Amino acid sequence: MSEESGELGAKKPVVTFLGPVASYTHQATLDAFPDSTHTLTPVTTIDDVFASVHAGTATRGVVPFENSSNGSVVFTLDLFADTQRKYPDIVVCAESYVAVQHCLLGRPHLNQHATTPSAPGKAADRRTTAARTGVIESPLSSGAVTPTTSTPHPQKPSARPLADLARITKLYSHPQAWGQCNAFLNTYLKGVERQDVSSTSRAAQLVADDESGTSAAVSSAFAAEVCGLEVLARGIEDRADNTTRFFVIRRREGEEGQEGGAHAAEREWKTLVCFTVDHANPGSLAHSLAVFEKYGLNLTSINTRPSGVENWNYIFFVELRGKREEGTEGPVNGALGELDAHTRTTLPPQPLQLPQNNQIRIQKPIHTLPHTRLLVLIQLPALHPASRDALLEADVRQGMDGYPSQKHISTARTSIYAIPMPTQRADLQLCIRAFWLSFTTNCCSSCLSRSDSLETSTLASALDMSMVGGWNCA
Ligand SMILES: O=C(O)C(=O)C[C@]1(C(=O)O)C=C[C@@H](O)C=C1
Repeated sequence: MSEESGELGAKKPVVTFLGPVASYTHQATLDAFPDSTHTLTPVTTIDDVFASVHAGTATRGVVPFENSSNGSVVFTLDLFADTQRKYPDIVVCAESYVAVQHCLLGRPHLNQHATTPSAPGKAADRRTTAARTGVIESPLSSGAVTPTTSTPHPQKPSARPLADLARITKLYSHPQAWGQCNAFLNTYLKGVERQDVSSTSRAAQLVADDESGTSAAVSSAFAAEVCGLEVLARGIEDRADNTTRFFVIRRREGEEGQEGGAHAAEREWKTLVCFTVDHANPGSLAHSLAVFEKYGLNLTSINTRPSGVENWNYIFFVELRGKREEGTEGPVNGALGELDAHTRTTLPPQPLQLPQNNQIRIQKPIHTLPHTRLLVLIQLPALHPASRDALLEADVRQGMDGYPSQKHISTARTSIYAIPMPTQRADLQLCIRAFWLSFTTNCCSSCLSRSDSLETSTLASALDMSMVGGWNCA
């Protein structure tokens, strides 16, 4: 179910977000989806957001993608890279920006009421000093930072504590937040233990639950209100213009929404593409990027993540201004078509034997689904005798839920079909293209244009997999 009944019984589409309530992702979600018309549902992790959209329990999901000062949210990138083929059908359909002003939150009336457990080291020293003098000593109060050889010009925090922080011995936050508040944390809470948690609002919850009163959270003023915490410092981010960008995700084949509003067509669009290249081939990344220039497409960001397959091999994420048109027209389609000749999909290369007798044997299953082995689609080099065919070998047992209906499934160990996938580059030897479903029926190139067949749509989305999403940007 991706819809829930509202007060008047009307179905409201479900939107999931990284929770709990009062996370920055919640704020982004409220900006994009009014809660009067949507059921906004917090989930625990970014992975859970992807899973709910993939499973269809939510029609949309909202995830953090990038912070202006601390960079990419690697959890989200890894889910888009999807080397495990968990979420092949998830695409981006919109983006949203939230100005992130972090606060340090603690239990209320920290000085008067909190119990004081024995704490070792600097925090205990600071407590003793503060208790004796009633003020927090320099540099804790002045914000002065001692220059060192490695950091001759240390950044000065722009915010000062509003309360005594001497008793704080533990900090909770989302890992993204630490790097946005370096100056404040390194000045006023240097050496205090930091614990990563799933979100800043989860951090606030943990502090609210900590009866000792010795922990604090880097979180939002909104979370302070929701959890009944005191703001011990406000605006502790390094940069006043600190902003996080969020993506709205949906299923590739899902219902298209009103993202971008009524005038979306006239507005600018962005597209996110992910791919990997042949790392042994000099210039392969440069060739790939040159394709975008050739089609006049302006790149707005590039990210990499480890391929997860081989050390020092990477998956590249390229964002560009432009919209993928229906069909094959337009510069984005043109560039993606050519990009195919220079790239591999983001799926892990696996050991292959060279094709013999026009067949390819795969040494081991690349991706395993329940009751399924060997789900493989392969692109062959242009000059190879079998170059016009990609062979799919399947070993599928009957009765898989959610996969091709029984008439498409064979208990036979092998079933093969071929589709032409000419490559323009002979030097790209074997290029694994896609593997996540398998069929027993024979299929030819014309199937690709028959939108009514299961094979066709599945193949089409497999071929489309280097496209992570396209959305309207404000
Ligand atoms: O922890 C939260 O509140 C989030 O929504 C996650 C997140 C992120 O991953 O970037 C969002 C905004 C801030 O940059 C810090 C954390």
